[in-house]
Amino acid sequence: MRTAHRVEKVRTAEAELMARLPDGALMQRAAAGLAAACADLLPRVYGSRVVLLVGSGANGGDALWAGARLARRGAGVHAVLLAPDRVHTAGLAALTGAGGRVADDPFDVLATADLVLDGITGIGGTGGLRPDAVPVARAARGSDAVVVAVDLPSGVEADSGEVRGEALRADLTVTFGTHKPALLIDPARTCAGTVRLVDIGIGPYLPSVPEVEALHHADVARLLPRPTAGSDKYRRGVVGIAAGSARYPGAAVLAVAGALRGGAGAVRYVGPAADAVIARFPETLVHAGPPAKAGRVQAWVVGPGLGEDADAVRDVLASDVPVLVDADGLRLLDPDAVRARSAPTLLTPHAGEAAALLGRARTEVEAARLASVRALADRFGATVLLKGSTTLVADPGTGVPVRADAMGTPWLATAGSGDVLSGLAGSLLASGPAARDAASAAAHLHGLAGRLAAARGVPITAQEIADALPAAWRGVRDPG
Ligand SMILES: NC(=O)C1=CN([C@@H]2O[C@H](COP(=O)(O)OP(=O)(O)OC[C@H]3O[C@@H](n4cnc5c(N)ncnc54)[C@H](O)[C@@H]3O)[C@@H](O)[C@H]2O)[C@@H](O)CC1
Ligand SMILES: [K+]
Repeated sequence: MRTAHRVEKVRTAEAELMARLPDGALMQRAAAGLAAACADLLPRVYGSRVVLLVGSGANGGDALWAGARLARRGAGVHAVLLAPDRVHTAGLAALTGAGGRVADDPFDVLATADLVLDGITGIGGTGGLRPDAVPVARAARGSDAVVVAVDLPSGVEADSGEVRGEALRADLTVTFGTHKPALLIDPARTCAGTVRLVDIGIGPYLPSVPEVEALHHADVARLLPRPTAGSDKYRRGVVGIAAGSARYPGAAVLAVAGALRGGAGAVRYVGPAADAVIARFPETLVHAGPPAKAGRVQAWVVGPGLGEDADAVRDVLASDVPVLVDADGLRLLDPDAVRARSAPTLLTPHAGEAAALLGRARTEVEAARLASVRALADRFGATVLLKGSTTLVADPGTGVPVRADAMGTPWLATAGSGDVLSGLAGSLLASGPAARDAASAAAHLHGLAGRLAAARGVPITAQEIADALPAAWRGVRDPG
């Protein structure tokens, strides 16, 4: 699992460790890891042209010290000083001592660079790139050089993943000690490129509960149900799907398609699309409704393609089993009914639905995804899965890390994809895990299924995502 900590926690941990080490030792560890990562990217260090973008803080210091290491190995290193009067003096002395130079014209050296090190700002940066840094960052991106961000791509907000203004776009980010939330959450994440973590020894001083975590295949595999010899279909869990309408029967079929590949022992469909569901999936148990009379279920999914059936939403929310609310269900739900529930509730909005639930603009939600998912979870007292290029899953309150999942692919943005996800997540929910675990496992499997279905870059349908779910289960359980 990758874990990310807030700046305040990183600074506290660094201070505790620094108090036990000689002056500057931590920066040397960072610079050594950074220089090694740069050397890995260059065909050869000797003779390569390296440009350092150097801001006013220790982030610039890291870049200068790493530049000095590369210069000692024969690289031609130029430093672009964005705040010459506040430069890290020891770092600059090390660079010039190793043969590096201060650039006269940033654009000249950037035009011929092989590698650019972005040390403008790290965890101390806020408010996006300053106006004088914008053309330099653009020239770096527009050059043929590989761009390596030091700790964070400059211009992102470390704690929230927001980008207030413009940020540098890196190919690789070398981060120190722990990930920062911005490296796991969009829009900042997309500026970071590949992320490499360098251990500088602060791990033991960081809190055990991170701010954000991202599950690997093995973490997800541990969350997936596995039937035992004593299992029957009821013990494995029955998931009820209240979805579809005369106008949108396909949503019911796709939610059932996801649910059938989610590990529940049986799928019970309730609603007006029973004929379409049975025609496609004869193994489904069907019922015309209402949900309360449908028979035993261990979790409900309500909402995909539901149209205006507010009664179904009310009925399902009144049950005492875990409930997932999606799509039309999110529009029709009574917030008080959600808050009053004693069994777990999982809401699965995309940014537009989240915006409507919060009474904000969609662009605000997209710009501040971490804050939005937390606000929704708190407002509804429910687990919330916020869809997007990275999926976020939050529980209400503080003290529980938000889960971020970037397994998906833009090809997943296709009609019906969300219906498959809600069926899948509901099916997992019926087998007993916490809503947060069911949601994050579902997001990961759904993302991987999308990747597998879209392999070699072909457009995919929602049905193909569902069809790829068994391969995604295998991929997660046996990645080799
Ligand atoms: N504390 C430590 O011991 C270590 C720190 N390390 C490095 O130090 C960094 C943090 O250093 P600092 O706290 O000095 O902070 P930064 O170097 O990230 O930036 C802070 C400076 O940038 C200015 N600034 C803020 N926003 C800006 C913006 N948008 N554009 C331009 N300038 C802006 C501030 O006025 C401040 O002077 C980490 O990200 C990491 O790279 C590493 O060397 C590891 C050890
Ligand atoms: K940086």
